Amino acid sequence: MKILSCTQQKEADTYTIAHESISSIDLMEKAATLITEAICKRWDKSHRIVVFAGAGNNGGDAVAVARMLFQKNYDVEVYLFNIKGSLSEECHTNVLRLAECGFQKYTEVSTQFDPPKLTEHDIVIDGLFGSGLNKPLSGGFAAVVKYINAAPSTVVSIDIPSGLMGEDNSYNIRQNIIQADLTLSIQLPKLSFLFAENEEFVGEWELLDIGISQTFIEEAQTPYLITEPQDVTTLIKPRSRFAHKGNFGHALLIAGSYGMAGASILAAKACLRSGAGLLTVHAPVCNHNLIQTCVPEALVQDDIHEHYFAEPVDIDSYQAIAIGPGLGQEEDTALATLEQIKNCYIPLILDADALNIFGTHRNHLNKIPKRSILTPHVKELERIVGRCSNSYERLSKAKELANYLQCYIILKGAWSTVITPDGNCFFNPTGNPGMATGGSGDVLTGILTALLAQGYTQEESCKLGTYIHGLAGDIASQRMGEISMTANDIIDALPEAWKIITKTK
Ligand SMILES: NC(=O)C1=CN([C@@H]2O[C@H](COP(=O)(O)OP(=O)(O)OC[C@H]3O[C@@H](n4cnc5c(N)ncnc54)[C@H](OP(=O)(O)O)[C@@H]3O)[C@@H](O)[C@H]2O)[C@@H](O)CC1
Ligand SMILES: Nc1ncnc2c1ncn2[C@@H]1O[C@H](COP(=O)(O)OP(=O)(O)O)[C@@H](O)[C@H]1O
Ligand SMILES: [K+]
Repeated sequence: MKILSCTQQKEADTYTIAHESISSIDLMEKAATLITEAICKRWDKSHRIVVFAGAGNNGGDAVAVARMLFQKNYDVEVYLFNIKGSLSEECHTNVLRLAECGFQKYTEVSTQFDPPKLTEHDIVIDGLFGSGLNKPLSGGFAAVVKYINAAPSTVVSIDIPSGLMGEDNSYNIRQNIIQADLTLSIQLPKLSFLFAENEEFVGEWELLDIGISQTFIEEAQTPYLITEPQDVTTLIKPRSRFAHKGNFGHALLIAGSYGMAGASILAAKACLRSGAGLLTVHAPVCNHNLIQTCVPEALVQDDIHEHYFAEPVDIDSYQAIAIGPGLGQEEDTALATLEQIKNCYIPLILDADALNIFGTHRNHLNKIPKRSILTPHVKELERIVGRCSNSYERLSKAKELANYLQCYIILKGAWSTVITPDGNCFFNPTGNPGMATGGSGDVLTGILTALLAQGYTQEESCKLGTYIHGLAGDIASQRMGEISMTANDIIDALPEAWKIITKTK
């Protein structure tokens, strides 16, 4: 699913009106009908509905919703802020339509706003500003936002919380943005919905399909997409009846150190549960018996060092390599890792400590082979690119890094983002907060290694790997609950996740 900018969303409205034989006012009527349905589904007539509308088309939506709820016998009040003394054409038409149906509780605010007392039981509809917002809210509008945010009512925003920008909020004023409980977004999500720091504004969000032109959406250029099930199910390679383990690649995992054998074991198990033909784990001597016992299917190759990775290994026999989980931060390990990746001609994944190295050895970044996959969480990324003050800036810096290195970056978190060297960003929809537990990332590394070893391309591995990882996480959370689930539970759910994804192909 594409994510379009607010400018593109407005172009999409215009295109739809021009090409799909629907007028602007009827498109608004469609939007208002769906918004009204979504509200009625959640709240009955015992709730007073207090509508705050702006002078643009977001306000037009809100006034139309007020009419529809009034006609369904809801107790509705409308405050329309018409500071400049001019309304958009569609907003004006809806104000007339509201009056025509005998609606009385309508206040048009031009200068002085006498705010109603809002209670816990009230539902506030925020239709002040939508995709037409062009600067942070200030003055009287900021005061209205603060008053709504301070009220105990439930807030429903139309299209986007008023005051929030669709993409970059770096220069926004956070106190002047509506904190919605529910955002009913028209047609497509906004990029800013996927950023952690905006959760307090967006709340829960739902998309309403108002029939925006599919031709426009298909042709629109955007670097931002949300991965959908069919994007990954179509990638699955069938297994020949005559397949043998040589067809599915030999993966090499360089992982673990004294006290962190678990990371290598989790990654190894996930790798084997994701279809690799063979797996060798290269680990310090102290972890040998543990890995052999916990993952009997894996071959174990000892490092020269008792406690950590210290000497690069020959890679001729492998189809994919992952380095990093639980590697530790010994200087010898850093040097061995840099040596290992230099001239590595096999698909490579760098995770965890193999990424942390570049925080302190920044001048070695250019040793990372092109097309490698880097899987940093937020902190690991910031150790390389520097501190970022918000998610948009972080995403931009990750895009720059992917481009500079010509690598794939999976920026992990909720909505993990696969960033390609040419700047496309695929947001992964699966997963849940139960995965915020030590070792979850090691599981992802194992899955990705298996996919590369089986011959999936880097982009395919990243998209499929993050999706299946999150899906397994979702199954684990159903089985164990978000609080109790552990990384091992994600591995235990992998067979079910793979079955689901191969069945729906
Ligand atoms: N048929 C359609 O088109 C459909 C449209 N739809 C709906 O329309 C919404 C977009 O409507 P919109 O384009 O009219 O913009 P909207 O957000 O209402 O406000 C624009 C006004 O705000 C003003 N303004 C901006 N920033 C400001 C600030 N900081 N402080 C103060 N003022 C500020 C700006 O003034 P200006 O700066 O241009 O003078 C302008 O007057 C969209 O989100 C969706 O809900 C759906 O119903 C589907 C069908
Ligand atoms: N709230 C969340 N929603 C979805 N996925 C999450 C969430 N929190 C964590 N995850 C996933 O769990 C994994 C955590 O990885 P990481 O932070 O590297 O953990 P570790 O280093 O302990 O293995 C990532 O793949 C991340 O996307
Ligand atoms: K709004």
